[in-house]
Amino acid sequence: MEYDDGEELEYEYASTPTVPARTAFRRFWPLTRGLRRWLLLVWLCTVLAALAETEAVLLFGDLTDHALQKGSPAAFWSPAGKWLVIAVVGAVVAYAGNSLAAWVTERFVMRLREHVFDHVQQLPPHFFQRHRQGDLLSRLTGDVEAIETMVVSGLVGAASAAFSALFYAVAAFWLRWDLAAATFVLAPLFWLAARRFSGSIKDVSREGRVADGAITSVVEESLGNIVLTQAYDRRDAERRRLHEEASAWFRASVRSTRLNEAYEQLVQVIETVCVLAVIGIGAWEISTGRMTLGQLLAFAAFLGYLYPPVRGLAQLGLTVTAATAGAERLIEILDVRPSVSDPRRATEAGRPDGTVEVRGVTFRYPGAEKAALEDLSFAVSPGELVIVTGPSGAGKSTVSKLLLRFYDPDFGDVLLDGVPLRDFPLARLRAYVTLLPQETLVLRDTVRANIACGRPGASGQAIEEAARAADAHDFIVRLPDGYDTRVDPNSARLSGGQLQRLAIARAILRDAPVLVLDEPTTGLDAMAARRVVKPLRRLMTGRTTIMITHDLNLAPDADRILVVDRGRIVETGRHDELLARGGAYARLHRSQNNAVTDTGELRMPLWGEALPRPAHEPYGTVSGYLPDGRPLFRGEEAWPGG
Ligand SMILES: Nc1ncnc2c1ncn2[C@@H]1O[C@H](COP(=O)(O)OP(=O)(O)OP(=O)(O)O)[C@@H](O)[C@H]1O
Repeated sequence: MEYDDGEELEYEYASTPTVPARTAFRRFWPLTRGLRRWLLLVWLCTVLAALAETEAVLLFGDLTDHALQKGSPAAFWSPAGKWLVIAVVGAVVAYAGNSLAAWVTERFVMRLREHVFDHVQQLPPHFFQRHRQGDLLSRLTGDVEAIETMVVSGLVGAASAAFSALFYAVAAFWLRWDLAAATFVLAPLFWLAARRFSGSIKDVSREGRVADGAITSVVEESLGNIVLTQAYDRRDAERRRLHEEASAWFRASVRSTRLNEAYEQLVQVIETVCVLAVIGIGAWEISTGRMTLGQLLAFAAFLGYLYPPVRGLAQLGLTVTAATAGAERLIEILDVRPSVSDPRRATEAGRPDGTVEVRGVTFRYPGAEKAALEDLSFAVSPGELVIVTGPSGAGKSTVSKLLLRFYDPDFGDVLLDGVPLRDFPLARLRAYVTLLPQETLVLRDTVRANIACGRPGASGQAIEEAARAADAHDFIVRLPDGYDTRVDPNSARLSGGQLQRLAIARAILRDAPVLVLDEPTTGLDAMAARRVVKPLRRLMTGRTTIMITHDLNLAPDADRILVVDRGRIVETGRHDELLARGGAYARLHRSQNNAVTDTGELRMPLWGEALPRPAHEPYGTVSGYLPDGRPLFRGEEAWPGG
């Protein structure tokens, strides 16, 4: 089952599609390319080790009959010497085989993990909004390893076990066909036992894998929210959440162990029945003189070698079935397709001047009911600054996602220098359009590396120049190790404003013709916001800039302002024109100024006595609320045109 665009993916995983082991195996087998000859070598080592063991068993029978039973020390040396040589050769071969098996296995795991990781990195933003990070982590770790059991160890194990079983079976028949026949009559019991347990083991493994993902998610979310947890004393609630998921995991683990143990013990009983049958028949044969004790002991020893591979084959079926639960979870992720891909025939156009045109764009998020943008059109020329503003949920950030081609529009086009974005190779497009996102993204690395990621390979001088232009150089050199100071996303070392200036330095170094700024001053206090204005201006100079913002302090500088509401442009013009028009923009501007200057608003009841507004009251019946439910300030009307 393939997902077109993740529409059917839900937050919970109860719906993970079931996949037969064979399909799962076929799906991941191509990843063993280049490793297969090594797999063959591993298998050969196992075969050689089995041959060595067989020879050792035969020598043991020889020793019993000639050296032990006849009490002849002279008959000891020759078989003992051979046995020792065979033991040493067998040990060397087994060591080489097992080491090689580990190498092949780990290479496969590494390759698979990189493959899934690479795929996940191309998935669209809504995928990450809808999936719990912890669960993704668990899929990339535990589930990846589970598949190794299925594809590599499973395959080599099955091939080796099948060979050993066949080999020892032939040897047993050759030694004593009647005893061997008696044993093999009972062999299907192993298979029946495995069949009986396989379904339950797959179910319980699936429950275990899901619970594992849920636990990682709870821990990850809880640690990410530690301030909320501590400030609101939510420890008990968080503990309960963890307890719930951990209980599911606990139940699955205990059930899994019980099932495996029950299977093991059943197999032991079957084995005992087989051994007793052999001893019974053997005793009778020895009494009639048709068999020596040495032969019987050698035969019993063969059984000791024969059972593990037979049992292993059955057990392997169970292991592979359990691993399929992990495979299903990876296949589910691998089937989600990226929302955009490289064009078949890329445009030959070189570095663009930066003319951006959004032409009649309509876009709906996969799975969403309403369009986030409807018939949106605007154009920005090189060197121009266009501000996109509007109320929360209007579609502003969606504009930025389309400009960077995280998504393609459903209708209409976004063009760069007249070429549709979908005709640019993604890597080139992202080099031409730089995003300065709302949350400042920091790599766990040095300050230098954090700036250099704007242009990998940039010289130290270029990095420093970018930092100076971003007004970041001064605070960087004051850090304990200057440019070599290590920072990380949770680092308390840098303030919000400093992080933002670091991001500006990165964007300056990237030197793209088009710049998309998503709320560049949101989250900064007035002082910090003022400090980033100058570096921002330097960054914007000579580039096409589209700034998405609620903060209208920069609006007087803009060449054009687009006021967006419910996915449509409702007003457009320069700051003064729009203010003079007294429409949506003027109201937004006024409400912002009301909000930032202390009018005593915070200390006043919001709306006479009528607080709070009942949640079910539809918008429109009380004129004092915005469409998103926020109360209006005194004397303000709902906007736009409200
Ligand atoms: N991943 C998503 N799936 C479905 N709908 C989405 C998704 N992301 C956003 N939306 C919806 O699309 C609309 C526009 O969202 P967008 O984030 O562009 O608004 P915005 O103007 O940037 O809001 P804000 O100022 O609060 O950031 C909203 O109605 C929102 O609920």
